[in-house]
Amino acid sequence: MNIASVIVDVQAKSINQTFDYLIPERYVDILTTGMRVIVPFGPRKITGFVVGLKDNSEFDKLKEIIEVLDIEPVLTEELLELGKWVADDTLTMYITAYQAMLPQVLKAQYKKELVRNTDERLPEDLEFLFAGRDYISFEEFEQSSIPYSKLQKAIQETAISINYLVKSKITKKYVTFVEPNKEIYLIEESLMDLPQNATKQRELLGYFIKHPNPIEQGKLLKLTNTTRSTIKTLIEKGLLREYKQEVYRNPYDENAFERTYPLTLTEQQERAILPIKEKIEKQEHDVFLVHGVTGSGKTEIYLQAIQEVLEKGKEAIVLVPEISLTPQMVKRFKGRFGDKVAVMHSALSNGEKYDEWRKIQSKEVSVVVGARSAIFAPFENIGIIIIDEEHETTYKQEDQPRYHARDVAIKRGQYHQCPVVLGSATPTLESFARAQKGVYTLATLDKRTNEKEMPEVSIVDMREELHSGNRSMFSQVLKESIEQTIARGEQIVLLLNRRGYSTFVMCRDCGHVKECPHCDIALTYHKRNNQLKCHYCSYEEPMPNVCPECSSDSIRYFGTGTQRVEESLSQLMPHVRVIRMDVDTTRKKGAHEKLLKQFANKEADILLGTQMIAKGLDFGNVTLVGVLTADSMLHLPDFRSSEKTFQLLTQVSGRAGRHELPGQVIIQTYTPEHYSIQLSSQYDYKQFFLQEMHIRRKFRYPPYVFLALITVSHPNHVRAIQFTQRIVHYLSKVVQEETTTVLGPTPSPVTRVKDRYRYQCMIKYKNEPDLRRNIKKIINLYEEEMRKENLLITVDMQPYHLM
Ligand SMILES: Nc1ncnc2c1ncn2[C@@H]1O[C@H](COP(=O)(O)OP(=O)(O)OP(=O)(O)O)[C@@H](O)[C@H]1O
Ligand SMILES: [Zn+2]
Ligand SMILES: [Zn+2]
Repeated sequence: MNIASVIVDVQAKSINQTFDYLIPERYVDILTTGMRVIVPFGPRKITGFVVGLKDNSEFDKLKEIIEVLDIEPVLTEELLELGKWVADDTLTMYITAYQAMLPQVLKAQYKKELVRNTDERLPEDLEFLFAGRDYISFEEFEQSSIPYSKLQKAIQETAISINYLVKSKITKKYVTFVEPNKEIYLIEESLMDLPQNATKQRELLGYFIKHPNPIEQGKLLKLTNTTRSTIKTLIEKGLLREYKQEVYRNPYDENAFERTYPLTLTEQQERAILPIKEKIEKQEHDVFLVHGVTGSGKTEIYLQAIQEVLEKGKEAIVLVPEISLTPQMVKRFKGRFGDKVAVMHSALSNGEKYDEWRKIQSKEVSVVVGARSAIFAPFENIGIIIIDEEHETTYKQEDQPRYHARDVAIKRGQYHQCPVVLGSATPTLESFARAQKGVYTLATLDKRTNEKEMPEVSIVDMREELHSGNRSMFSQVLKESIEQTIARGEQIVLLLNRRGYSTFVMCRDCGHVKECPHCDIALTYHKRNNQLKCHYCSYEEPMPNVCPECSSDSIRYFGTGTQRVEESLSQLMPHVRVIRMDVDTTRKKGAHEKLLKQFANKEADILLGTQMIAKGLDFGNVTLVGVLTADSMLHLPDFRSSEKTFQLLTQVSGRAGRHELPGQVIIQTYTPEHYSIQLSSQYDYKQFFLQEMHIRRKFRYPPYVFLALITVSHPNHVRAIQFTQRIVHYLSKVVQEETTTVLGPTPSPVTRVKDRYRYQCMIKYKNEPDLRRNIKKIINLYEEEMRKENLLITVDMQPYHLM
């Protein structure tokens, strides 16, 4: 087959098709689907993915592939298909989906070089090409007439390897090893032949007689206190040999993880894992929702299910939210499965990410623990996929392709006929509803493994604090409890719920929050024209000067940063030691880890932070959790704000009393009667689910309907509205009138970004099989305007951020 179908890296809607290229003679045998190539496209050279091979093309005058970038395919057949599905489902380009599946290094512009790994003679023409050098540029090879297959063979035999140079940085790391070049008895003989005064050489040989194994040159020099030139002399004498070997950059030192062994499961855990194991055994797909309170031992269930999978020679993918990829979490997986585990998260350097990815690709590991994109791990024999904290919104990518990792997980689970396990103490309404319907299999763990009660939660009404003259951010109760906890030598976690501050407006006297009369969602304050707006239905009204409920003039939007809390803490309680954890203090690599270690070592009394401290932390000495303002998320212009508040409060409460000491939680709020706050304080997920579902049904939000969000942006305000208007108009005509609602044009919450005006059209639908096709049509319709007028239309088929 000498023709390749290629998906090219061109961003235009009509390019979502394959182009045929001729495969030059020397690539014919080696080119397979899933490899990247460089092809001519108009006057340019661009990259592309080979998605098919064939003998005939309906086009004539095909151009030739310029270069093949990979020796092994970077995408498997499964991933090629999956990428298409992701692209179709999220309405993006195939090329965008493929690129999202690969580590950054493989997306960047780079050069390649060939590395010689052996002293042994290479095939004659390759030997000639290297001409005594260890490294040559790939171009040199390309310019030679050596057949590609010869190089591929040398690579397979590991005599030669390919090195990718990213911005002249080496992506693979090589280390020189030294080892004896003769049998040890011969080395001993040579040692005796050496003159007495050749002490350094004698020392070196003496070392190898005792330790005949290969050793890193650097280590050897240190151990024997010799120099490079001594080694060289012995190599020249044919007694030692050296070779280069690739080493992976290892961000985690395996030896640092204490080995752990399976615990005897509790009865609840046993009941939860049984049906999962059954599916593993039968090699069948199913989706499980493990709904377990914090500290109920969900992670142990994951570990033992994975164990089962590994014993069958299969692989496991574990997704955890980015911010809970703490050393604690990594430790639990590395502790159980050691170097079988690859870890993928954004704090790794590009080189480290690439190394972890290649460990997966070469099947050197069989477990990957990672953030969202790890769902595309190039395993080929997956036995289980686990999504921990399945309610986390970070599983949805907010960039193209706007996919949800849960959907991709289920797709892959179906392909590999393996179970997908979703775990959470506070499942999303979507997942729990599916479990109720029997679409997912539900397992419930309502007890902590330590048999301890969930920590007692008290709610403090901050309005009353204000009325009794306390204007600080700390209620009397919280202040006293902090003092008492510290006096007992125990520790405190303080959460400042900060997301979305200063957008909603609240009366500090009575707690009244202005909401939209039609949507049950807080109005957003627009500073520019001093208006309050609803981002779901476009309702608006002027910002009031006094509270419409109680006529107080304390109505305002307010903001508090962690830094201010820290200051105020040190004023109030000067002796208290605080570790502040927020985006500012954790920006540096490893900072997050360092702060947690300090806290674990009891170098501080209080861990103060934003959302990032709510999850996954397991400190035995934490007995008090305080939430400074539980409401701040409640009034975001987001129909999920109650759900998110419930989740956050439940998660953070779960940080207290996890081991022997009993825990206590204090929640400060201006709206103590809100059901999210009330029900989370009672750990009543079920009641929350029922109440929230009722509201979702009433106002027609997911999971009762599906949402799609089309955002139009244009430099000209009027044009932005016009285009959105036309889209709304067009869609209204083609959708099913009774069950589908098309809303808009509505200004995006942040209406002007970078001098572009953004308007939205939201579609609420139940069953609209043609919706994707219709939206695609619209995009095609406006192709010319997009090019000429700088019009931008983005589509999100599963919007989470309605911004
Ligand atoms: N079967 C068991 N026997 C004894 N201890 C257990 C068992 N299973 C888990 N544990 C311990 O209980 C604690 C809580 O378990 P784990 O962290 O797995 O719970 P979780 O449900 O994942 O919690 P969270 O959702 O809060 O992260 C851990 O310290 C763990 O080692
Ligand atoms: Zn008021
Ligand atoms: Zn509204």
